Amino acid sequence: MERWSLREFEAEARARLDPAHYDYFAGGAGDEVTVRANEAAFARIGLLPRVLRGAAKLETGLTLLGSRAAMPVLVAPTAFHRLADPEGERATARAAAAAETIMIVSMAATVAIEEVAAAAPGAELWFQLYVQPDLAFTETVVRRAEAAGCRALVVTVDSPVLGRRERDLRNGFHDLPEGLCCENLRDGDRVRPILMSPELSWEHLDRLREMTALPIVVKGVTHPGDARIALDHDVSAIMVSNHGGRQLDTVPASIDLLPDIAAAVGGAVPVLLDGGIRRGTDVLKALALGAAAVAVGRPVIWGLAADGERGASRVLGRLRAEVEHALTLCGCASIGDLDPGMVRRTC
Ligand SMILES: Cc1cc2nc3c(=O)[nH]c(=O)nc-3n(C[C@H](O)[C@H](O)[C@H](O)COP(=O)(O)O)c2cc1C
Ligand SMILES: CCCCC(=O)C(=O)O
Repeated sequence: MERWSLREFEAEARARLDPAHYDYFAGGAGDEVTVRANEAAFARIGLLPRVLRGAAKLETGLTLLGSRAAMPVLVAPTAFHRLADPEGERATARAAAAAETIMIVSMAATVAIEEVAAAAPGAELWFQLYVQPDLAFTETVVRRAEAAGCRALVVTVDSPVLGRRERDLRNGFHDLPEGLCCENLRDGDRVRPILMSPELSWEHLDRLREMTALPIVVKGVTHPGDARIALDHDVSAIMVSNHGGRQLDTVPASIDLLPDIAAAVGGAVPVLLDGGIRRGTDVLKALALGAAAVAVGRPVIWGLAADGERGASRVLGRLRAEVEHALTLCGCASIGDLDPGMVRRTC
């Protein structure tokens, strides 16, 4: 089947997935105000192309924390890929490798990080971590990620408790089906639950900093004050994210939070963004407003559910083609040519 846009992948995924699993992937917290806002906000920002710039040779690649990506679009960490495809995160990692971009593997992956790495030898992998109150166990997970070759830790800080997702409550979706589990949480002959803890503080980040030499990215920053504090804790990048609207509902769209955070960070470290990216033009808007790169969550899952590794590859390939096309139409030879003067709020 021909698919022209990311939205068509979602329609196909929806038709294929168990409805409760579709709802888990698509849904968010509360009234899903933030889920909708993330996408809608991009439509309210216009792009102002520059003309006659002689930008014939296009460069979309970049290096982030020592990892090379051929495009400024990363794979955001999302849980439970084996609900979408039997190969799960192995397939996603191969798709990311084919797209020459970075995959942030979720701590809640249904394939162990070692197996993900082995399945996609060329992939640039980063590891997403929910710091567990048991720091000794956290350290064993960090060591596994390091040994598997992950090049950065992405620490999710927006989840002192899980968001209240009413679709999941309605569907009675609480646990993975028989045979699937969070493979990165294995501890001897048991699998630990992922604990979200309101006790976590910047001190835990400092402990983590002492534990590993890997660059640390804090994911889930929405307040400029927290971005400034993060800089005092030796983070290597800041990811503006409202968790795709799955944690606190009514947090503003991530693209609307970006300018203030970029200003607070002042170029000290790269600022990344996720939430609502569905088009190449969305990527350009985020980069123009100060993001070094963006990440996509649900679109990759839709590709995976629609057509496994090939579907996830096509989603990433489509985005790359859209980024290149939009850059050309904007008169840019590289992503570095984008600046805040090229976007305009339209309403
Ligand atoms: C099904 C699903 C599972 C997710 N699992 C995780 C996770 O395990 N860890 C994490 O930090 N973020 C997780 N997220 C949030 C994503 O990393 C990302 O912030 C969000 O999906 C971006 O929005 P988008 O889906 O509109 O691209 C998840 C998101 C979805 C949709
Ligand atoms: C315990 C796994 C949580 C995954 C997650 O972050 C999400 O569903 O948004």
